[in-house]
Amino acid sequence: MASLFEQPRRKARERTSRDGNVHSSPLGSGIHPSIPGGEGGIAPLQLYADVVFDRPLDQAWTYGVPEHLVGLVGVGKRVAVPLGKGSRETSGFCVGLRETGPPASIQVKPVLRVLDDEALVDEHLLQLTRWMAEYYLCGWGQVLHAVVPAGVREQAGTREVAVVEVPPAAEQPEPFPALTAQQRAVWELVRDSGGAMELRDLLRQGRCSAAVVQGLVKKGLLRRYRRRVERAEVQEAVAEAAEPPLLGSREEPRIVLNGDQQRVWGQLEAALQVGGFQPFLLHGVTGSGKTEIYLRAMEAVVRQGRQVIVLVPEIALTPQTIARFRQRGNRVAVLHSHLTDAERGAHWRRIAAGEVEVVVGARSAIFAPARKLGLIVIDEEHEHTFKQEATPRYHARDVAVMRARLAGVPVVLGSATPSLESWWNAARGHYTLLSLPKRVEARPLPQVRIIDLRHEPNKGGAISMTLAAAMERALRQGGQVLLLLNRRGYSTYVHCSSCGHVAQCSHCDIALTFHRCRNALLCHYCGWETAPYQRCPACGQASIRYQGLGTEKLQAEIAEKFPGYVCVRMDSDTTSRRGSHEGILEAFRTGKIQILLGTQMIAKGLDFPNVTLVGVINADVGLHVPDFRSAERTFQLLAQVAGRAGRGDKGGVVYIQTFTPDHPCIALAARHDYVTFAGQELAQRRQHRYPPFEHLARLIIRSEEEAAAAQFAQTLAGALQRAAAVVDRQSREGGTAPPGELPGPPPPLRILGPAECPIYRLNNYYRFHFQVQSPDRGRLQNVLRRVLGTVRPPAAVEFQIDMDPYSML
Ligand SMILES: Nc1ncnc2c1ncn2[C@@H]1O[C@H](COP(=O)(O)OP(=O)(O)OP(=O)(O)O)[C@@H](O)[C@H]1O
Ligand SMILES: [Zn+2]
Repeated sequence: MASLFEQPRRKARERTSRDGNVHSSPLGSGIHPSIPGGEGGIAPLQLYADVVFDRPLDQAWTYGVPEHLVGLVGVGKRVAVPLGKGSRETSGFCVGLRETGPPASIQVKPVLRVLDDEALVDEHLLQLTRWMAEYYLCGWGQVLHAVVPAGVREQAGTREVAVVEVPPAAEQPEPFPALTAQQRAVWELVRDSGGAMELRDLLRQGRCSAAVVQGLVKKGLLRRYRRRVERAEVQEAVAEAAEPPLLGSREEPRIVLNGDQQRVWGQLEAALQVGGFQPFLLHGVTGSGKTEIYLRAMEAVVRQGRQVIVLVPEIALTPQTIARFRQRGNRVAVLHSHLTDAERGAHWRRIAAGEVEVVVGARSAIFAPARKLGLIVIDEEHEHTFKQEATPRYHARDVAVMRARLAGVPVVLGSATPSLESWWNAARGHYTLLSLPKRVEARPLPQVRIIDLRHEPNKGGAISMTLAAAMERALRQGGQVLLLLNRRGYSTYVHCSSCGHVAQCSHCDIALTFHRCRNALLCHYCGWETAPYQRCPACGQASIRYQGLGTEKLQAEIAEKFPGYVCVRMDSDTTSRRGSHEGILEAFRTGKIQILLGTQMIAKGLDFPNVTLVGVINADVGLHVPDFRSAERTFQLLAQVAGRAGRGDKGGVVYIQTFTPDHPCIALAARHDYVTFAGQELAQRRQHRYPPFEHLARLIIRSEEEAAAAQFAQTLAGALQRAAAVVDRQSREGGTAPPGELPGPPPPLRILGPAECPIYRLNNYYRFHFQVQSPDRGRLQNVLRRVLGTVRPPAAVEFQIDMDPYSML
């Protein structure tokens, strides 16, 4: 990001966006040799505004503030300004105000209008979003645009009303003017209301016409202006949403912390009392009572009159946790994905006004405008849903740690299976490790048995005889069963037994999944859908076979094998409606469902004491995807789902079916041994130079024209090499090395690629990627910044940078 408090000094040239768009030069925008519609400009200027736009521009443009806008413009508000050669009116965020402008030879375009009455973002959020733009290599304006909800920008849920009030005595006319009886009555009505009164109400209550009020305004006895107010129905909806949900609404008895919890709480409490930035990693095995620690911390911060932000992987999947927050928090705002723009806007305003003490939400809640922030909590910090897969491609956990640092408050990352990044940060002392090594009330972790599918008779179904017998037993004893299969649909691929043809998406290099409920073949990546084939499209034979196991087929098998029990499937096909997750989980909690099967969504954070058996149908799904995190993800999923068993007095067991029982991530998950797994996996990562030991960026090039994508990938390869050489030279010569770079010879930058992405064609785009790695993040970013400044993809090609990528497909 160019310095904000400087003019963009670059020469006019076209700049390349991260999204493949071309933007006009600095000289074509804020600073302009001639002022539209005016001679000699708007001088003398005394105030200048720095403005950023929702574009991948790495700098702010300077505009002059005309006199009539001086009192209205403000940092954190949006302004409308002329941008580009055509001076097209464009809105942007004002990120700085200053009194010195550019040299007199350069004339400056004026701010046209100020769009907001109040700042949409405060100083903290400005700093945070600026950091994000630099870290994730995108435009500051893009980040601001993404983090301020549309409902806030558009002031959804509010309306502008006319209000009147009595001016202060000193400003009232002397002597008091003569009034008609009606005028006097109306005036007294306003005076006695003790403040501003909505004009509409005044007309009704005073039974008068607007002319009467206008007369009073003219005489200087009333002041009339416009003000924004919340629409009543939105207020009601937001207040209603604050009611505790049905699930878990029973009052909880006050819990007495056990020894481990007391030790952990003691450390945290001290940090909260002292205040200041302090990051904690709370590693507690499943069912160790981490949530209770969050609740104590939350209560302590609220008592200090400060606000808490709690991030959860997904609201719909954590109804129990949320219910517990609501029971203990006085004023809790839950930001879920089904809010309307107006509701989201209303929450934002309530949070900013300090009317909310606890904000709970998924990743975007990290931008909640809590001005009195006292603590950030991230539950299940290892979850991949915290990473946003569109610009700005941020990771909410990392943003949270930075926000806590900027705000000078503690941050708690909690998980039974921490990400290796966080674990490593704790190991090297960047985070303080807090451990809860045992389950509450001395409950044992469930025993895990591995079923080796290579040798296990299964009579043709997905459920082995061993697992079937265990389910039978558990159900007979009145327990409930949870079954994990991380693949939705009925058959996961469809092929021709004559010629071997596999049904593929027309738009992606992806095998289609057969969904029996919809009687359709579906692409899980782009959503393309087609009718099931009667004959092979390649050879014409009627020899279509449906193969591979999905949750739908598993459900059919269970219905057949366990006819007396209610079995419900929970995956994204059955939970698309608002409230459907909660409905299923509530039915399971109350025992109306005996067998719950589903994808990874059943593995998350659920606390059902009557689950005595957890079965993993195929632990190997996801283990062989080309991604350096596949072992970590598999371990996390298995350990988490295993942790759903035996949380009550009845105890519990776990059965894991696998073809690779000796794989460390499966064997160690079966032993609940996170620490050994993390140690071994970190050693692997170090050896292969993967995160967290090196910083990684993924560059993705995509185009519907295969040759264009391939060609630009080659161009980029050259540009990367050249940029790396320049940055090397600069850091050798010293002086120009940006802060954060170490003295001495620069560490090697590793550039892998270009290569075809594992899913080469996706949504009609042909895709290539690079992996660029360095132990020095500053250097990596400098090289990429330089590349962005020098190469421009042709019109048909898009180019994206993903810092700290989580998807490698
Ligand atoms: N000290 C305690 N004594 C008794 N019960 C407790 C105590 N602390 C917490 N609990 C209860 O234990 C259960 C599990 O706790 P909690 O859900 O916080 O576990 P967790 O560590 O978050 O687990 P997971 O990582 O599996 O989600 C809850 O029902 C909670 O009320
Ligand atoms: Zn597709």
